[in-house]
Amino acid sequence: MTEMLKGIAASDGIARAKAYLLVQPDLSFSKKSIDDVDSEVARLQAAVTASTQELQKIRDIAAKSLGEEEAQVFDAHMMILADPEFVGAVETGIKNDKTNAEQVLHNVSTQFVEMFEAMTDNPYMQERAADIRDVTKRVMSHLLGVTLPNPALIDEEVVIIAHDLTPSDTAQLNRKYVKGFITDLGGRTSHSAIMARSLEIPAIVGTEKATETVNENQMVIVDGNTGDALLDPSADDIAKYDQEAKDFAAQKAEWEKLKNEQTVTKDGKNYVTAANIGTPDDVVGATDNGAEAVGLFRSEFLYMDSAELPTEDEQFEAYKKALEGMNGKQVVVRTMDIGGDKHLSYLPLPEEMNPFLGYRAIRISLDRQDIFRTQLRALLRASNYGNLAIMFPMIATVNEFKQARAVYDEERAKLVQAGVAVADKIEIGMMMEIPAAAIIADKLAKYADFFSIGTNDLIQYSMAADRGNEHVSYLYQPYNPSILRLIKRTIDAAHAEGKWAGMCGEAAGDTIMVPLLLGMGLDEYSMSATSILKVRSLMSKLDTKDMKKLADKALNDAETNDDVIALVKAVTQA
Ligand SMILES: C=C(OP(=O)(O)O)C(=O)O
Ligand SMILES: [Mg+2]
Repeated sequence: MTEMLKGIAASDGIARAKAYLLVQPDLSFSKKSIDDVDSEVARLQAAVTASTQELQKIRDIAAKSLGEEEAQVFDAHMMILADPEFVGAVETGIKNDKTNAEQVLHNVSTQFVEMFEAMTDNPYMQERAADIRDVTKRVMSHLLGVTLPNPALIDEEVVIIAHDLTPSDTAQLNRKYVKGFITDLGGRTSHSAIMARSLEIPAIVGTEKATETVNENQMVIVDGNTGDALLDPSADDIAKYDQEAKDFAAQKAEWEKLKNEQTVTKDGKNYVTAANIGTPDDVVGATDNGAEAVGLFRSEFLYMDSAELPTEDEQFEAYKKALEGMNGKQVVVRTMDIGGDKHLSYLPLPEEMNPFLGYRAIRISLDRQDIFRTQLRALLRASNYGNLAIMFPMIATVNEFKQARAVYDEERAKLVQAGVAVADKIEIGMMMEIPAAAIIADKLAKYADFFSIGTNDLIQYSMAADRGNEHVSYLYQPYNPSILRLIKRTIDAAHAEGKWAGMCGEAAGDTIMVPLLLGMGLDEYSMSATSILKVRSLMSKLDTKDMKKLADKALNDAETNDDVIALVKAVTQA
């Protein structure tokens, strides 16, 4: 019997494959006294050997499919298992306490984790705590005879089913085999959804119960356009969805024709459609999809993909590669936006009740100026290789912007003084993603060279609704007049100072939103690369004068998000 699972459509496309459950098994155990300590030690040793063999296999596959750097984390795990201090302490514990291996392993591991975590002045050693936890989990799974999911070992086509996928989980998935994914948690703008779009993997998030409902190896169809998943589809369903997948491919081929065209409306006005990227490697996808610029380079992924703070030279190479890859087209690099749901294992942040309202983005950069200045120097040095712009994330006040810009000016002056080649003109702008900032956009526009509206955060902060929480996902209302008014205010404020306004939140690639944004005069539209040609095609059919009237109605007459959807549909589908 076919079963249906509903969630939030997170990344376009249709996928059909067997389910792979990326779910942590139950590793609970109870404490037991042991008489035969020798056989208990032997049981531990067998679990350690099995874990090492498994890690070696994962390491080899990860090196081939994901690269040497990603594979190195498994070396660190094998080193712990080879370290007599760790395993030796467990063996001694079993012998002295006459207690089962699970309990002693747990105790020893906790001691090591606490010891490493206490080294607050040494982030490298603190990071070892996470390795100890991971290794302990693996040995425990062998002691208990349960299997841990090993996504790096996937070697056939699958649809991943997970409770949630963090950006680093998502980064480890092999694009060749992972055809789609479905999660319990998340919303359209959670980072797992954004990653799925940049990897062009059809995805559904926020189903609340995918991990409970779907069985390992069950056949699944993921409809990333609607948010519907079908379990054990019938032959008819398969035929229907295969046809939809074909239609989608045909539609994409039609859009492809616009790849080398400019973005022009029906009445001949030019706009910029740009790509959001996470790493310099994404530039290929951006140019393949006809991006006229990179409107958002989320530089924090450089930090997340690294085992420690990336050096100035490493960053310089990454920015240079992105700039050269875009061949003179503008690349807007956003300075590090860590915090919220994006973590760095080597930069422990305080435990916070509300991380999205906490120590994040520019707040960290202004506090940890060592990190910020290194990034700015790398950017300035790279600026000579293309058309660079820089923007600061999460600016709430005029003073934050001024402070960040002053740090930039200082680093720039120092490099120039030292004779380093730096581009003459680098625009310095800011993300507009905090309501307080949007309300004083007229003031900020005096200092910033441009605004890039981050609707993902602007909506979550305006609606007081966590962007990753499926229980409040109904409040993700990009067209609500409240949000539209903040956007309009931002665009008008930029224009009044002769500056440009763009949008790099997910709404910039949304086909209901684009007509409204055109009507409000937005200049630049930056989105997941895979949405660019769809948006360029849509814009070619729209007249800016009609869209202005539409936007005025939405801003002034509409009361709700749904009212606005109806207004847009009445005009664009007429
Ligand atoms: C583009 C944005 O930034 P991020 O999604 O990385 O927070 C946004 O908030 O809209
Ligand atoms: Mg944001």
